[in-house]
Amino acid sequence: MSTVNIPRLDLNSYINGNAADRKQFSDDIGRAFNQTGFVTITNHGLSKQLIDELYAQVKTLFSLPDEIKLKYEIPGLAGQRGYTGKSKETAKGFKTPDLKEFWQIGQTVTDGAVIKDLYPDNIVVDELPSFNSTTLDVYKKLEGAGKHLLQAIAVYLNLPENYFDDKVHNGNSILRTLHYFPITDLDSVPDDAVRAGAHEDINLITLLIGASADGLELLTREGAWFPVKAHGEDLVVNVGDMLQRLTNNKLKSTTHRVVNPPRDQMKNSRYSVPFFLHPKANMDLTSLASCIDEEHPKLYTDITAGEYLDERLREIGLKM
Ligand SMILES: O=C(O)CCC(=O)C(=O)O
Ligand SMILES: [Fe+2]
Repeated sequence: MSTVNIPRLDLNSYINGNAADRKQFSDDIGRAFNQTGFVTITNHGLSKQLIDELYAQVKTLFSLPDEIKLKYEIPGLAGQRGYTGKSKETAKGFKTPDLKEFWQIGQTVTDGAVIKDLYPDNIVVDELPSFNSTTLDVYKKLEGAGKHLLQAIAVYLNLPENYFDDKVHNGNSILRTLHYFPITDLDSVPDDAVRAGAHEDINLITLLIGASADGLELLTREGAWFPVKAHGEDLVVNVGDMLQRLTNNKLKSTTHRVVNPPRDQMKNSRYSVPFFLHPKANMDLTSLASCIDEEHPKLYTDITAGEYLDERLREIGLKM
């Protein structure tokens, strides 16, 4: 198995460090995003207590009866808010849907900005009031951590440090709480069904809580699958297609998947919580001129984040 460098970086050294610490962090995250597209992050601002509380809520939510969960599957929202039932999402290029159900929470605009009217309201779980407040807290903290990570990435790209700030402020980010449900009758699912088929994330960057459970793997440049493991409460952070597009592939949106456990463990649930950091829909994803030269010709057509998201949601079967 080839070795893959997934550095463990301390976000506090960027936020509160001296100039040398900050430069080091920015170089490290940039290099890793250029090479493997993945890092793990410590001191990200979410306490162990908050993460434990989140997982307790997520487990309770998914243990509600299907009839109750299905009440929160709202047609017309492309799964972007509330519940998406078992086997609804299919990775691009696959025919068999993933073995998962999920619940998505979107932006809560609190500063009175008019963009509030463009976002559907979040769906409130009546049966589980603390789910709503805990996920809002987690959403805002991950949004904050993501903003700092993008500042470090902007510096690596020789952009002004605050390049992404206004683009992600009140952005269309999604917190996805995921349940890879237990399967007791293995004959009841197609042979080629997996927890999450190989895919790339759509957004700018993804911050994932809970990759401490086995299953997540990334595809190396050499074409081998490599397991991604986080220490304790660390976040796994990876590049999505929007950042890859903006940087004309300088930063790599690495293919990843969640494999099934051995057959005798398919009866056990797996939970995870990715935060897909999106900009506002009007962000221009035209590749940066500084990332285009003779050796790196322009690879992508010009598109906005909103247009690109719609195209991708249709490809994965969430939008008609
Ligand atoms: O569950 C995981 O560990 C990863 C999930 C994932 O890659 C996704 O939902 O995009
Ligand atoms: Fe993903």
